[in-house]
Formats: sequence, C-alpha cells, structure tokens
Amino acid sequence: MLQQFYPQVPHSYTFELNKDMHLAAAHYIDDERAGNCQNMHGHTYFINITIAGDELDELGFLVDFKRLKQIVHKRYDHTLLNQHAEFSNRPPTTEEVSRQIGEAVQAELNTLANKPVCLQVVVRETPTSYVVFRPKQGDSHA
Ligand SMILES: Nc1nc2c(c(=O)[nH]1)N=C([C@H](O)[C@H](O)COP(=O)(O)OP(=O)(O)OP(=O)(O)O)CN2
Ligand SMILES: [Zn+2]
Repeated sequence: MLQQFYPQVPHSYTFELNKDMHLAAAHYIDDERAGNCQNMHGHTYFINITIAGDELDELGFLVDFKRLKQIVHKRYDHTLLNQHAEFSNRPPTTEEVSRQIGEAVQAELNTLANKPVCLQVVVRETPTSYVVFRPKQGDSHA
C-alpha cells in the first residue's frame, strides 16, 4: 500500500532511498496444488524498493526515483506475468516476482558509478498477502 510502513533493513550505509509504485498485472500458477490460483486472475501489485549507498551521483541522487519505476513498471504493468521469459521456468508467485524485481534493479544499479545496492523489495499481491525479498549482499555484483 502506498505510504504504508515497511519492514526496516538494518545497514550502515549513509543514504537510504525508498520508492513506492503500483502496477496492474495478471498471472496464474500452473499447478493443481495452487487451487483457484490456477485460473488466470489479476492483481494491483504494490511494490516498495529500498536502495542504499554511501555516494551520490553528480545530480545529488543515489539513484533517480524515475529510473527505478521504469525498470519495473515499464516491464510488468498491464501484462500477463507468465508470458515473461523470467517466469518460463519459475511460477510468477509473489516470492518470484519480488526476486525478479530485486535482481533487475540490482543489475541496473551495477551500471552506476556510485554503486548503490538494493537492500529490500516488498511486493504486496493482495490486501492480506505480501513478500519481503532481501538479496544476499554478496550477490549484488553477480
Ligand atoms: N506463498 C504464496 N502463496 C500464495 C501465492 C503466492 O504468490 N505465494 N499466491 C496465491 C494467489 O496467487 C492469490 O492471488 C493470493 O492468495 P491469497 O492471499 O490467499 O488471497 P485471498 O484474497 O484469497 O486471501 P484472504 O486471506 O482471503 O484475504 C495464493 N498463495
Ligand atoms: Zn494471484
């Protein structure tokens, strides 16, 4: 939910930035154990991304908020998640969606000279269900 409080990530970086966004997407979990979720259905996903670092760029940004939104929103908004290549071998569960967002964001951050890191991605799939993904910090340059 926009403007809700999120779990805090302990760290010792000088700057921490958070970006909220939401997007509409459809998915299905192609396994009979998933019950009703086998049927295609849609969600408004609420996403929070936490970025940290010690250095700013020449604009005084850790990373541009707009850039973070573009990575996620442009890719997934108004799409069927199952049709994305990253979900061809893994189901688009809330857990996998949060992992994919974390990895895509970190890949983009790795191109920046000031080297910010993605500490946390929160993906809320329904009003009662959300996942927190925290990348292992040794993996940030993988
Ligand atoms: N660990 C996971 N469990 C489930 C996922 C998931 O991604 N990870 N996904 C689903 C379904 O896709 C569903 O959209 C969400 O399920 P749920 O939270 O049970 O939705 P409800 O609105 O029915 O929940 P209420 O408890 O009635 O609010 C299922 N499980
Ligand atoms: Zn669902």
